[in-house]
Amino acid sequence: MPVFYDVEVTSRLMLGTAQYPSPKVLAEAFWRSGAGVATVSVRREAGGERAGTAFWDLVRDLGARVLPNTAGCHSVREAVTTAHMARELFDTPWIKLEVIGHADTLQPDPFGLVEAARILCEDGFQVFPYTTEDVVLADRLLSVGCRVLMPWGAPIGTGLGLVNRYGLRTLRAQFPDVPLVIDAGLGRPSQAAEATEMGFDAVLLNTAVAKAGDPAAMAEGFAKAVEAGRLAYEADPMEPRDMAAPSTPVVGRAFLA
Ligand SMILES: CC(=O)[C@@H](O)[C@H](O)COP(=O)(O)O
Repeated sequence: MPVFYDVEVTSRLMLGTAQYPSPKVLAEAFWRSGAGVATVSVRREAGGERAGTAFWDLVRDLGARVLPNTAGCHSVREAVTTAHMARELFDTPWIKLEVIGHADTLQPDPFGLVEAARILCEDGFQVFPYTTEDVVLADRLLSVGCRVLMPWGAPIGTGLGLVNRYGLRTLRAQFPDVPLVIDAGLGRPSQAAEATEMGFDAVLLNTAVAKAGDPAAMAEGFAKAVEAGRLAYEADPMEPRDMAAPSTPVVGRAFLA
């Protein structure tokens, strides 16, 4: 299983905790999938109606490691402040760092992301930056102290899957020893299987499970898919070829031409 900042997680599936029809359904999705990490939006939850309620206890009881995130932050200052709140609330150095730079696509702000990551790494945080597939940006994030990267599959909430396969393959090839987690934009288990089959270590998703007709079943589907993809990756898949090649032997045929 993947190791993030010296911690081995129990599953290649990481789930968000927002948008479920009820807390019960959220808990079922975790139990049924065995998701190893639960990410929680500190800013939304701490400021919203669920603040100070049983929601925090529910998250702690999911049996998954908590990865607080800075979702909804659009500036370095906001993200750094939110990370500090998260560390206090959850007593963890882990932080999923989101610094959003574009309202329509929710694309990360690459400049703000590197700056916030630098500040937080210097302050002892273990940062999981939500980034694009850009290799230069990845290099900068690693140089300021990040030891895990979370490239997007597609914009958050779209369910489009792996939009830039070339870019993601390049990122994987350039950083073979860095744990890479596809974060956001997955809509179907087949897309998650494709990600782990390409060699990505894990996937993080929320909308596709929370908004499914049966979230717990969908979560289980994703859990099975990421394992299937990983098995295929480790099994060294065949290379595709243009020309047909018979897969059944020709000796012993009933009729010979
Ligand atoms: C939960 C979380 O951290 C989101 O910001 C994340 O990126 C999930 O994206 P999807 O909802 O597209 O799966």
